[in-house]
Amino acid sequence: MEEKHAIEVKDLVISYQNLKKTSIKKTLLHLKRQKPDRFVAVKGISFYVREGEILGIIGKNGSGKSTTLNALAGIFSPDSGSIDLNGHSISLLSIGVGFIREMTGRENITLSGMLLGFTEEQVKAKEQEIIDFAEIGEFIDMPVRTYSSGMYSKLAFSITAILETDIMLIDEVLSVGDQKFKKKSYEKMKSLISNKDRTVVIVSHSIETLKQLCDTVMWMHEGQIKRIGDPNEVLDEYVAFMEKG
Ligand SMILES: Nc1ncnc2c1ncn2[C@@H]1O[C@H](COP(=O)(O)OP(=O)(O)OP(=O)(O)O)[C@@H](O)[C@H]1O
Repeated sequence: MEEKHAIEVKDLVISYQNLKKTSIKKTLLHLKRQKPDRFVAVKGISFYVREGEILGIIGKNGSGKSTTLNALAGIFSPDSGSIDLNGHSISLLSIGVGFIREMTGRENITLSGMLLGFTEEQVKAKEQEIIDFAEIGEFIDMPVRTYSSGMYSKLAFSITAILETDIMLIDEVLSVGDQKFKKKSYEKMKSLISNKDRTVVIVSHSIETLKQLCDTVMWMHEGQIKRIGDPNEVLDEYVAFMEKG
């Protein structure tokens, strides 16, 4: 029987508009050609993740890890290629994209939950749990523009951690909030990961975290996949490569 894929990525290409300063002459030439300079951050990668699998992504700074994760979350749309989630719900466990600053914390919980694909009733049923986990007290009925960056991050983390989706994407979220919340969010993340049905993609620079948690590790290098496979083998090779400089 064929294994069921939770994520199937084919020939994914993602580029950014190049913000490098250019001369007026170059800019005019670009305008004429109608083709702005673009920097290709992800260069045609293909991989899949099985249901229940924990995939770790490692690679040096700027290798395209976060770009890939954001594309999986639907935050960036690819230039070309495809991402098939096979009907699974997905969320990025991270620190607050998409809050509306003038809206209260409570309103942002509803909005974010609905953007993640939950109904208003489903979000309401979990609202108190999210507020309790976030530990922001009466501020929940204040506009989020009045929050400290720590409060903002704690609320964002709590929404995605409590409204559990089939696939969870984690981008080095381990450093959210103060020391106490950091510990709590790490424990919560571990318990989310330990659910055998959940598919997880985690981006991290920590060899130990990835060795402990992952079934498979993907090493990205300059926008491409250099190796994907057994965590110990891939990570040992990565460490040796990085030590060589
Ligand atoms: N908004 C942006 N505009 C232009 N270029 C960008 C943008 N975001 C990322 N890049 C570029 O795309 C490349 C990949 O970035 P990305 O953040 O995906 O790397 P990463 O592997 O997650 O790095 P790190 O380990 O430092 O978090 C980098 O060269 C980066 O400079």
